[in-house]
Amino acid sequence: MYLKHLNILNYKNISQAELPFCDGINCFVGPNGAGKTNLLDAVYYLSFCKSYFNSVDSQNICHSEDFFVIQGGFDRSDSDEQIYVALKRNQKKQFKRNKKEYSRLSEHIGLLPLVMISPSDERLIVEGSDQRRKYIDSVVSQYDKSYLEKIIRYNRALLQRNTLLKKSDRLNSGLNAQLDVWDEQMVLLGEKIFDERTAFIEQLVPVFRDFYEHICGGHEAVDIVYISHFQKGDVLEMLRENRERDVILGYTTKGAHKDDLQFLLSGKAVKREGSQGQKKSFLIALKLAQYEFLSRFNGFGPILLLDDVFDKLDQERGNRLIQLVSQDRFRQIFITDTQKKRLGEIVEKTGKENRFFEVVDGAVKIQE
Ligand SMILES: Nc1ncnc2c1ncn2[C@@H]1O[C@H](COP(=O)(O)OP(=O)(O)OP(=O)(O)O)[C@@H](O)[C@H]1O
Repeated sequence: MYLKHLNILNYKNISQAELPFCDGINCFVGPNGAGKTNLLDAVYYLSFCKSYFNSVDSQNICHSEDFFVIQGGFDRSDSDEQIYVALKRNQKKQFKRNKKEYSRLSEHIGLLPLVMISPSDERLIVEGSDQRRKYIDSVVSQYDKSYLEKIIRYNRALLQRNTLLKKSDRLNSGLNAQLDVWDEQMVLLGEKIFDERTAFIEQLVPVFRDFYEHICGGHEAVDIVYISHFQKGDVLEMLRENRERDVILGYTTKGAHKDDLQFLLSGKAVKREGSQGQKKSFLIALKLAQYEFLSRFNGFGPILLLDDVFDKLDQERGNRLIQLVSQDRFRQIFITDTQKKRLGEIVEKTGKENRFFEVVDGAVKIQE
């Protein structure tokens, strides 16, 4: 699959752009703050119906304007897909596939698989477990629509349980009876979520290790370990045993909403022990494994967006990364960089079709 052209009006600092892309490596080069990442984000928007960086939709409209429009023409398994999104201030966003508006945006998720690698992914390492759960959930729901439904239902049950806990000052038989209902719901759905997360991580980790080894040159042992209360025994029992404590705290301390991933480098937490370059390599390997996973599932390669990937990687790692993504299993790639010369030399080595776009103050010019 590949994006043939992209038209933008008023998306962040890009006031107007009409960009024809090649079915190879497309490069956005220019100084800091020029709008290179915003261009990647516009591509991301067409796949996920939202920005990768800013979940407040209205903040993605160019400050001086009242609306934005992004349009993209894709070649997907040899059929044409025209995707259109428009947002006016204080109005509902319009999202259309081949001129037909979606009734639910979730119907679109997964149609145009895409993987973004960005410096902001560091939050997966440094921030709380909710970031890592969100990450798993966003990947799994791209290939399994029923998974998203289970997450929504689980979160609803959790919210009801927490509301009960907050309202109550002590455990009594009335409260116990009400909690029974939500505990059962949470365990029923939580077990299914746990099984799907386990299956996903089991398939992802060996591919992730291979990619990391390739990027780092083979000397560092990395691992990703899935941690869940469901591995530690009967969660229904745990929920019951912890009710007194949950009432005091006002929230639910056991269940799938506490799942986490441990990121390890030579058996130690990457967050504490990893250098900046090692953290970056770790995240790149993770995202490439995700790419491979989605690629196997769909039978074609997703679009790959590489934002500022060469920053903080030594030259060796940068070269090995580009060698990797120039293999045939990767198809269309978008790369941003501040250094046109550096990127030119790197891309040249791949022997792949490429196109350069110069970005200055939100204006984009194709390089002949
Ligand atoms: N809604 C908006 N309206 C106008 N400008 C915006 C809006 N949102 C963000 N910007 C501007 O977009 C610019 C950032 O663009 P972007 O992140 O794409 O830069 P970049 O070229 O990737 O820079 P770097 O090389 O530093 O990563 C900032 O100057 C920011 O002020």
